[in-house]
Amino acid sequence: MSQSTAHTAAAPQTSLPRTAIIGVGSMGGAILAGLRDPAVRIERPIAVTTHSAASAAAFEGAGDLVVFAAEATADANQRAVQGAGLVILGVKPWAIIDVAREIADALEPGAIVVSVAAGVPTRKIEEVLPESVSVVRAMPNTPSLIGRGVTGIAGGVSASADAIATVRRLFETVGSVLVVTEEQINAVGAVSGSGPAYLYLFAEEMTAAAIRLGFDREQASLLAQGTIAGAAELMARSDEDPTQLRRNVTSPKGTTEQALNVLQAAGWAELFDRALAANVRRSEELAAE
Ligand SMILES: NC(=O)C1=CN([C@@H]2O[C@H](COP(=O)(O)OP(=O)(O)OC[C@H]3O[C@@H](n4cnc5c(N)ncnc54)[C@H](OP(=O)(O)O)[C@@H]3O)[C@@H](O)[C@H]2O)C=CC1
Ligand SMILES: O=C(O)[C@@H]1CCC=N1
Repeated sequence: MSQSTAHTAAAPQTSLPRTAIIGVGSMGGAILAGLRDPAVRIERPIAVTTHSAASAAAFEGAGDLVVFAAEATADANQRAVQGAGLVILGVKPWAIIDVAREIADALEPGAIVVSVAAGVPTRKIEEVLPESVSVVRAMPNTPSLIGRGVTGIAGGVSASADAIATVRRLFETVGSVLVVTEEQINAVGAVSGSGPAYLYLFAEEMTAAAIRLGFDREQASLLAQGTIAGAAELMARSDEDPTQLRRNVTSPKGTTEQALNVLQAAGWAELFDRALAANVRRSEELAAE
């Protein structure tokens, strides 16, 4: 993923503490890219770890980072969390508990540990960490990369109000934040965590349909993807809601109306209900694994 950092979120007033990110793939990397924006007030360097030396090499020469690869440095994750007030766990859900166990003794007393893993409850993470540590679950999304993320956060029983406020500030540096209960966080994942993928699927299908109408790939990409990006930006900037914005395009007895009739006949409400329910179900399975 590109490390572009076109940052649009408001910078927080208070500096964020020394931060470590364990796992900087798609999601951890997107948070990192947002945090690296020079406008973000955070204690630097940020410590990051990867599994492979090859992934770590992508950050070679970055003066604002300290980078360790777990396959090259056995205590990479322990070293990264030393001195960190904030630790973000960005590994896959099935690796979270092992990684939490691995860093437990190296964490600073009172550190805040944020898991972005789908499904895994705070209770399971708290069980393997020292009592002084606050555990917070976050469900961000990849537009954090450009400061346009949407993140839901929920504190575990260990999390103080101050810890939740700090995590809120962390994610506000890369977009918008909604504080929810932990019961709601799987639903946040189903809507906004996975949401970018739904839109990209829409873009893929619309591009493919444009090609089938006779445009070449370049022309189809311009027409379909340019339209989606423009329409999304218009929605972000407009005072009108999506229903009104749709009406603005749909002339009575016009062409859009015909296409929308076909799309609506496919039963989008039921389709979205089923898709989001399947998403939540998978989070529940991950919690039980
Ligand atoms: N992708 C998304 O849009 C979202 C993902 N999430 C959550 O984020 C988490 C990560 O997902 P995603 O970013 O997609 O996954 P990726 O596979 O892209 O990233 C995982 C990262 O973890 C690193 N890693 C693996 N094992 C270790 C280890 N033992 N020590 C240190 N680093 C390690 C990997 O290194 P290497 O590259 O060397 O393998 C990689 O940098 C998941 O729990 C997911 O549920 C949440 C919201 C949205
Ligand atoms: O697909 C996943 O499991 C992760 C969680 C939300 C987005 N990606």
